Amino acid sequence: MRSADTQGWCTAGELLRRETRSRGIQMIEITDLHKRFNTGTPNEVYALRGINLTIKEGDFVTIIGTNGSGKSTLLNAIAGTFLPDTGRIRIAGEDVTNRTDFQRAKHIARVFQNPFMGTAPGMTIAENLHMAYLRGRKVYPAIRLDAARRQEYGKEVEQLEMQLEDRLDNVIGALSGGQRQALTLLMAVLNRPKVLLLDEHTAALDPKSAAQVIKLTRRFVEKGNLTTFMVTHSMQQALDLGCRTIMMHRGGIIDDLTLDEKRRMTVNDLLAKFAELRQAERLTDEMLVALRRDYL
Ligand SMILES: Nc1ncnc2c1ncn2[C@@H]1O[C@H](COP(=O)(O)OP(=O)(O)OP(=O)(O)O)[C@@H](O)[C@H]1O
Repeated sequence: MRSADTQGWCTAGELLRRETRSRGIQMIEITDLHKRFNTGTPNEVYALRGINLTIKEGDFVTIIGTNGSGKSTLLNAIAGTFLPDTGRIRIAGEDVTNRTDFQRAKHIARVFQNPFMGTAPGMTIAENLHMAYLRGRKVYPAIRLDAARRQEYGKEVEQLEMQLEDRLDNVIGALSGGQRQALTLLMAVLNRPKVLLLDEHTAALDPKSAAQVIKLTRRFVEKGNLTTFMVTHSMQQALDLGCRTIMMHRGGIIDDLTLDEKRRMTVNDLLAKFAELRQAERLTDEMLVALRRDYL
């Protein structure tokens, strides 16, 4: 059995807190969610086919699946990028099904695969962090980016372990992809969102940067007790991170692994599950390419 202290973010203390927390609130409740694109045309795609999912506050859920199985669409549905055809979504007990993404933004933060999304390249590190800090705050007169706030941001940036704390006045556009993605993650968690959505957020990074961003992800999620969904193509990442793994195929959830099941599983076991699918449905290699056995 893998050590709980070194794998994922579920340390022994965290497990204890999770048990206590399991009596806590349901953070996300998705009921019979359906979504079709290009309905009634030859290009119709049935992207989500009756998703039912309940996530408790503080749960960290990894999502894997075949290509085009609906992983990003599920995240988009939670974020409110589009409205579902039918079904309901509740966040922190509030029915948000018919709310726009803008209206849900106060609850939800998101990090995408592309490190160039989510930050303003022409603005400095301090200005980007200040923008993230002010997001969703109704304050008048506006909070200024003064020396005290800059000091706060310096401390936050220090956590990234990328020597960026002395470069608060550098424009973000001058940073590497890894540095930028680490800052995007920091900006996403700065106001402690109710829900954090990570959509293959390390897939475009070099292995060293990806490892650092994963380390930060663990740290921020644990520290903030953030309810988190992370889509990944890496089966090792899916097993190592979080307390639950959902497997998707053709718009549905085909498996939902608990922490205990994840601990007992290896990447080969997961591969075997997908190999069964391949046999049962004659999937092509292209459909399975969404799954990688490598670490990051
Ligand atoms: N806005 C859209 N318009 C039309 N079709 C869409 C749209 N968004 C997603 N789809 C389709 O819905 C299906 C699910 O897409 P989605 O991006 O959610 O899959 P995924 O599991 O994230 O895939 P991948 O692992 O390849 O990134 C795909 O067939 C995709 O082409």
